[in-house]
Amino acid sequence: MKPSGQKIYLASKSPRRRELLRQIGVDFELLMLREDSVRGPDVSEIPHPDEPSEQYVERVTREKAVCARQIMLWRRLPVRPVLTADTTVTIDGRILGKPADVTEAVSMLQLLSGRTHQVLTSVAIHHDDQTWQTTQRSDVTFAKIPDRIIESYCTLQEPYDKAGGYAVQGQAAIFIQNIAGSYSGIMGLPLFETAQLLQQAGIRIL
Ligand SMILES: Cc1cn([C@H]2C[C@H](O)[C@@H](COP(=O)(O)OP(=O)(O)OP(=O)(O)O)O2)c(=O)[nH]c1=O
Repeated sequence: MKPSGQKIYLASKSPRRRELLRQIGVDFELLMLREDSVRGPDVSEIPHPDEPSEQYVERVTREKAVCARQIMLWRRLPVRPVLTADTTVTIDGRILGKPADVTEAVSMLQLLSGRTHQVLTSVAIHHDDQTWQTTQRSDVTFAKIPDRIIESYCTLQEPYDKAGGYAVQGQAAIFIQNIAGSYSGIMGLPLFETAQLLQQAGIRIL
């Protein structure tokens, strides 16, 4: 049976996804994946060798959904549709995750400087053994950024929990010359595509 107009779980620790989902008026509750990793599976965000970026982001999103569903069952929570997402930055066939330290953040931004890269965000809704999934792609063009500015940006907190080592919604906005795609998608949850997915799953927003 398709759900309609009801509360869903957002299985994400990302504050941006929370804000974005709230923006479109979705009634949701948080379901944390990693707190339960002692009892249950965790999702390893490591690409398989030669795994294409789109396949990678879709696989991780589905794995987050499976993990969330198990947690919902273990904790005997009310059964509800679960929304998961994953964002990845890709350039020259390389997948850029979250930088582990300053050196990695600096080299990621040097790679992005003066060029166009892709940001992929996959979103899945899982309910009643069915999964609805969509992947949104944006092309983001960075101006050429002097090393001094990159180094200064990397002293901020901003780059470290973000794929590709930057935040479009933060000070990195000064690097971005052009976006073709979805601003909310780059932030972690493409709202137009998410609304369509919710509709497909029978969940009303308005
Ligand atoms: C490129 C870019 C990414 N990001 C963020 C979105 C995602 O939160 C993060 C990519 O990491 P993800 O693994 O997609 O998400 P997460 O670990 O933050 O949360 P969870 O897996 O629990 O859902 O990078 C921005 O906020 N702004 C940007 O401009």
